[in-house]
Amino acid sequence: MTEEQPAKPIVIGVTGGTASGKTTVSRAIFDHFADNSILLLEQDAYYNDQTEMTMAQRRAVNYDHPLAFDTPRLIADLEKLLHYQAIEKPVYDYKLFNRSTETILQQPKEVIIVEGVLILDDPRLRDLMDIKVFVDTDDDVRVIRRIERDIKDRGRTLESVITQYLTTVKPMYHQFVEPTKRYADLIVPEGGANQVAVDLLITKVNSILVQRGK
Ligand SMILES: Nc1ncnc2c1ncn2[C@@H]1O[C@H](COP(=O)(O)OP(=O)(O)O)[C@@H](O)[C@H]1O
Ligand SMILES: Nc1ccn([C@@H]2O[C@H](COP(=O)(O)O)[C@@H](O)[C@H]2O)c(=O)n1
Repeated sequence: MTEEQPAKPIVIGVTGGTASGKTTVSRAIFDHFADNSILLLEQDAYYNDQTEMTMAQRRAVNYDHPLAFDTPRLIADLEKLLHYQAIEKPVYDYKLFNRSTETILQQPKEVIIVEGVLILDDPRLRDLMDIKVFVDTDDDVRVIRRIERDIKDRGRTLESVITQYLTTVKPMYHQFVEPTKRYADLIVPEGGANQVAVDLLITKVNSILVQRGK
Protein backbone atom coordinates (compact mmCIF):
# COMPACT_ATOMS: atom_id res chain seq x y z
CA MET A 1 0.00 0.00 0.00
CA THR A 2 1.41 3.42 -0.90
CA GLU A 3 1.36 6.20 1.68
CA GLU A 4 -0.80 9.20 0.74
CA GLN A 5 1.21 12.31 -0.21
CA PRO A 6 0.49 15.34 2.00
CA ALA A 7 -1.42 18.02 0.09
CA LYS A 8 0.47 21.11 -0.97
CA PRO A 9 -0.44 23.97 -3.27
CA ILE A 10 0.31 23.59 -6.97
CA VAL A 11 2.80 26.07 -8.41
CA ILE A 12 2.53 27.18 -12.04
CA GLY A 13 5.59 29.04 -13.34
CA VAL A 14 5.06 31.40 -16.28
CA THR A 15 8.24 32.68 -17.91
CA GLY A 16 9.43 34.14 -21.24
CA GLY A 17 11.25 37.21 -22.47
CA THR A 18 10.37 40.73 -21.51
CA ALA A 19 6.99 41.84 -22.95
CA SER A 20 6.27 38.35 -24.26
CA GLY A 21 2.88 38.36 -22.54
CA LYS A 22 3.64 36.62 -19.21
CA THR A 23 1.58 39.08 -17.20
CA THR A 24 -1.27 39.03 -19.72
CA VAL A 25 -1.46 35.21 -19.64
CA SER A 26 -1.11 35.03 -15.84
CA ARG A 27 -3.72 37.77 -15.29
CA ALA A 28 -6.16 36.09 -17.69
CA ILE A 29 -5.99 32.94 -15.55
CA PHE A 30 -6.04 34.87 -12.27
CA ASP A 31 -8.99 37.06 -13.31
CA HIS A 32 -11.01 34.05 -14.42
CA PHE A 33 -11.09 32.90 -10.80
CA ALA A 34 -12.67 36.08 -9.53
CA ASP A 35 -13.38 34.50 -6.16
CA ASN A 36 -9.76 35.01 -5.20
CA SER A 37 -9.08 31.29 -5.08
CA ILE A 38 -5.65 31.49 -6.67
CA LEU A 39 -2.58 33.60 -6.00
CA LEU A 40 -0.30 35.53 -8.35
CA LEU A 41 3.32 36.23 -7.44
CA GLU A 42 5.39 38.48 -9.71
CA GLN A 43 9.13 37.81 -9.70
CA ASP A 44 9.67 41.55 -10.33
CA ALA A 45 8.39 42.19 -6.79
CA TYR A 46 11.50 40.34 -5.65
CA TYR A 47 14.15 42.57 -7.21
CA ASN A 48 16.87 43.38 -4.66
CA ASP A 49 16.19 46.09 -2.12
CA GLN A 50 18.06 49.15 -3.47
CA THR A 51 17.07 51.66 -0.82
CA GLU A 52 20.69 52.49 -0.02
CA MET A 53 21.59 53.24 -3.66
CA THR A 54 21.42 56.57 -5.49
CA MET A 55 19.15 56.92 -8.54
CA ALA A 56 22.22 56.92 -10.80
CA GLN A 57 23.39 53.64 -9.26
CA ARG A 58 19.90 52.14 -9.57
CA ARG A 59 19.65 53.10 -13.25
CA ALA A 60 22.98 51.37 -13.93
CA VAL A 61 21.86 47.96 -12.59
CA ASN A 62 21.52 45.03 -14.97
CA TYR A 63 17.90 44.06 -14.21
CA ASP A 64 18.03 41.03 -16.48
CA HIS A 65 20.81 39.22 -14.62
CA PRO A 66 19.87 36.57 -12.04
CA LEU A 67 21.83 38.45 -9.35
CA ALA A 68 19.45 41.43 -9.64
CA PHE A 69 16.83 39.39 -7.80
CA ASP A 70 16.41 38.57 -4.12
CA THR A 71 15.86 34.93 -5.01
CA PRO A 72 16.34 33.65 -1.42
CA ARG A 73 13.36 35.77 -0.37
CA LEU A 74 11.21 34.52 -3.25
CA ILE A 75 12.13 30.92 -2.41
CA ALA A 76 11.42 31.52 1.30
CA ASP A 77 8.01 33.02 0.50
CA LEU A 78 7.14 30.17 -1.84
CA GLU A 79 8.18 27.61 0.79
CA LYS A 80 5.91 29.35 3.30
CA LEU A 81 2.97 29.31 0.88
CA LEU A 82 3.64 25.65 0.17
CA HIS A 83 3.24 25.07 3.91
CA TYR A 84 -0.01 27.05 3.87
CA GLN A 85 1.50 30.03 5.69
CA ALA A 86 0.77 33.67 4.78
CA ILE A 87 3.49 35.97 3.36
CA GLU A 88 4.12 39.71 3.13
CA LYS A 89 4.42 40.15 -0.64
CA PRO A 90 6.76 42.98 -1.67
CA VAL A 91 5.53 45.64 -4.09
CA TYR A 92 7.82 46.95 -6.86
CA ASP A 93 8.02 50.50 -8.18
CA TYR A 94 9.65 50.63 -11.64
CA LYS A 95 9.79 54.42 -11.56
CA LEU A 96 11.86 54.34 -8.37
CA PHE A 97 13.83 51.24 -9.44
CA ASN A 98 13.11 49.84 -6.00
CA ARG A 99 10.65 47.99 -3.80
CA SER A 100 8.13 50.25 -2.20
CA THR A 101 7.98 50.33 1.60
CA GLU A 102 4.53 48.75 1.55
CA THR A 103 3.90 45.00 1.42
CA ILE A 104 0.69 43.06 0.82
CA LEU A 105 -0.42 40.37 3.23
CA GLN A 106 -1.05 37.34 1.06
CA GLN A 107 -2.89 34.30 2.34
CA PRO A 108 -1.93 30.87 0.94
CA LYS A 109 -4.00 29.38 -1.90
CA GLU A 110 -4.23 25.97 -3.55
CA VAL A 111 -2.87 27.32 -6.86
CA ILE A 112 0.03 29.76 -7.08
CA ILE A 113 1.13 31.36 -10.35
CA VAL A 114 4.70 32.67 -10.31
CA GLU A 115 5.46 34.94 -13.24
CA GLY A 116 8.81 36.39 -14.32
CA VAL A 117 11.72 36.45 -16.76
CA LEU A 118 14.05 34.28 -14.68
CA ILE A 119 11.92 31.90 -12.65
CA LEU A 120 13.21 28.79 -14.43
CA ASP A 121 16.89 29.73 -14.43
CA ASP A 122 17.59 28.88 -10.77
CA PRO A 123 17.23 25.15 -10.09
CA ARG A 124 16.04 25.82 -6.52
CA LEU A 125 13.13 27.84 -7.89
CA ARG A 126 12.54 25.54 -10.82
CA ASP A 127 12.19 22.57 -8.48
CA LEU A 128 9.28 24.29 -6.74
CA MET A 129 7.26 24.53 -9.98
CA ASP A 130 4.77 21.81 -10.83
CA ILE A 131 3.79 23.20 -14.24
CA LYS A 132 6.26 25.25 -16.27
CA VAL A 133 5.07 27.54 -19.05
CA PHE A 134 7.24 29.51 -21.49
CA VAL A 135 5.54 32.36 -23.32
CA ASP A 136 7.22 32.63 -26.69
CA THR A 137 6.80 35.82 -28.70
CA ASP A 138 9.02 37.06 -31.53
CA ASP A 139 11.80 39.42 -30.44
CA ASP A 140 10.70 42.26 -32.74
CA VAL A 141 7.18 42.18 -31.33
CA ARG A 142 8.54 42.15 -27.77
CA VAL A 143 10.80 45.13 -28.41
CA ILE A 144 7.94 47.19 -29.82
CA ARG A 145 5.70 46.26 -26.88
CA ARG A 146 8.45 47.02 -24.40
CA ILE A 147 9.13 50.46 -25.86
CA GLU A 148 5.43 51.36 -25.70
CA ARG A 149 4.92 49.93 -22.21
CA ASP A 150 8.07 51.33 -20.59
CA ILE A 151 7.40 54.85 -21.87
CA LYS A 152 3.71 54.72 -20.92
CA ASP A 153 3.81 52.78 -17.63
CA ARG A 154 7.35 52.71 -16.31
CA GLY A 155 8.48 56.32 -16.72
CA ARG A 156 11.20 55.65 -19.30
CA THR A 157 12.43 57.57 -22.34
CA LEU A 158 12.70 56.03 -25.81
CA GLU A 159 16.47 56.42 -25.67
CA SER A 160 16.78 54.70 -22.29
CA VAL A 161 14.62 51.76 -23.39
CA ILE A 162 16.66 51.25 -26.55
CA THR A 163 20.01 51.54 -24.74
CA GLN A 164 18.90 49.17 -21.97
CA TYR A 165 17.51 46.70 -24.49
CA LEU A 166 20.71 46.53 -26.51
CA THR A 167 23.17 46.52 -23.59
CA THR A 168 21.49 44.16 -21.10
CA VAL A 169 17.96 42.97 -21.93
CA LYS A 170 18.81 41.32 -25.25
CA PRO A 171 22.11 39.65 -24.26
CA MET A 172 20.70 38.43 -20.94
CA TYR A 173 17.65 37.03 -22.72
CA HIS A 174 19.89 34.90 -24.90
CA GLN A 175 22.19 33.92 -22.02
CA PHE A 176 19.66 33.22 -19.25
CA VAL A 177 16.02 33.34 -20.36
CA GLU A 178 15.75 31.63 -23.74
CA PRO A 179 17.77 28.56 -22.55
CA THR A 180 15.08 27.87 -19.91
CA LYS A 181 12.59 27.08 -22.67
CA ARG A 182 13.94 23.53 -22.51
CA TYR A 183 12.43 23.12 -19.03
CA ALA A 184 8.94 24.15 -20.10
CA ASP A 185 6.05 21.68 -20.06
CA LEU A 186 4.11 24.04 -22.27
CA ILE A 187 5.30 26.65 -24.80
CA VAL A 188 2.70 29.33 -25.52
CA PRO A 189 3.24 31.24 -28.78
CA GLU A 190 1.89 34.82 -28.81
CA GLY A 191 1.08 34.98 -25.09
CA GLY A 192 -2.24 36.47 -24.06
CA ALA A 193 -3.57 36.37 -27.63
CA ASN A 194 -3.36 32.58 -27.50
CA GLN A 195 -6.86 31.93 -26.20
CA VAL A 196 -6.54 28.16 -26.68
CA ALA A 197 -3.53 27.98 -24.36
CA VAL A 198 -5.13 30.32 -21.81
CA ASP A 199 -8.33 28.21 -21.82
CA LEU A 200 -6.31 25.00 -21.37
CA LEU A 201 -4.50 26.48 -18.37
CA ILE A 202 -7.79 27.71 -16.88
CA THR A 203 -9.27 24.21 -17.31
CA LYS A 204 -6.24 22.70 -15.56
CA VAL A 205 -6.44 25.15 -12.65
CA ASN A 206 -10.17 24.57 -12.34
CA SER A 207 -9.69 20.80 -12.16
CA ILE A 208 -7.10 21.22 -9.39
CA LEU A 209 -9.46 23.47 -7.40
CA VAL A 210 -12.44 21.12 -7.86
CA GLN A 211 -10.32 18.13 -6.85
CA ARG A 212 -9.41 19.97 -3.66
CA GLY A 213 -12.96 21.03 -2.92
CA LYS A 214 -12.27 24.75 -3.54
N1 LIG B 1 -1.39 39.96 -27.68
C1 LIG B 1 -1.04 41.22 -27.45
N2 LIG B 1 -1.26 42.16 -28.36
C2 LIG B 1 -0.89 43.44 -28.15
N3 LIG B 1 -0.30 43.90 -27.02
C3 LIG B 1 -0.05 43.00 -26.07
C4 LIG B 1 -0.40 41.62 -26.23
N4 LIG B 1 -0.01 40.95 -25.11
C5 LIG B 1 0.55 41.86 -24.30
N5 LIG B 1 0.53 43.09 -24.87
C6 LIG B 1 1.05 44.34 -24.29
O1 LIG B 1 2.47 44.22 -24.28
C7 LIG B 1 3.00 44.70 -23.07
C8 LIG B 1 3.74 43.57 -22.36
O2 LIG B 1 2.80 42.54 -22.05
P1 LIG B 1 2.91 41.77 -20.68
O3 LIG B 1 1.83 40.77 -20.62
O4 LIG B 1 3.01 42.75 -19.56
O5 LIG B 1 4.31 41.03 -20.88
P2 LIG B 1 5.40 40.53 -19.85
O6 LIG B 1 4.70 40.28 -18.55
O7 LIG B 1 5.92 39.27 -20.47
O8 LIG B 1 6.43 41.60 -19.77
C9 LIG B 1 1.84 45.23 -22.26
O9 LIG B 1 1.76 46.62 -22.47
C10 LIG B 1 0.63 44.52 -22.85
O10 LIG B 1 -0.53 45.28 -22.73
N1 LIG C 1 13.84 48.73 -12.25
C1 LIG C 1 13.63 47.89 -13.26
C2 LIG C 1 13.30 46.56 -13.04
C3 LIG C 1 13.09 45.75 -14.13
N2 LIG C 1 13.20 46.22 -15.38
C4 LIG C 1 12.95 45.37 -16.55
O1 LIG C 1 11.77 44.63 -16.38
C5 LIG C 1 11.86 43.45 -17.16
C6 LIG C 1 11.08 42.34 -16.49
O2 LIG C 1 9.71 42.66 -16.45
P1 LIG C 1 8.76 42.19 -17.65
O3 LIG C 1 7.39 42.63 -17.17
O4 LIG C 1 9.18 42.88 -18.88
O5 LIG C 1 8.91 40.72 -17.76
C7 LIG C 1 13.32 43.10 -17.29
O6 LIG C 1 13.62 42.84 -18.64
C8 LIG C 1 14.05 44.35 -16.79
O7 LIG C 1 14.92 44.87 -17.75
C9 LIG C 1 13.53 47.55 -15.57
O8 LIG C 1 13.64 47.98 -16.74
N3 LIG C 1 13.73 48.35 -14.52
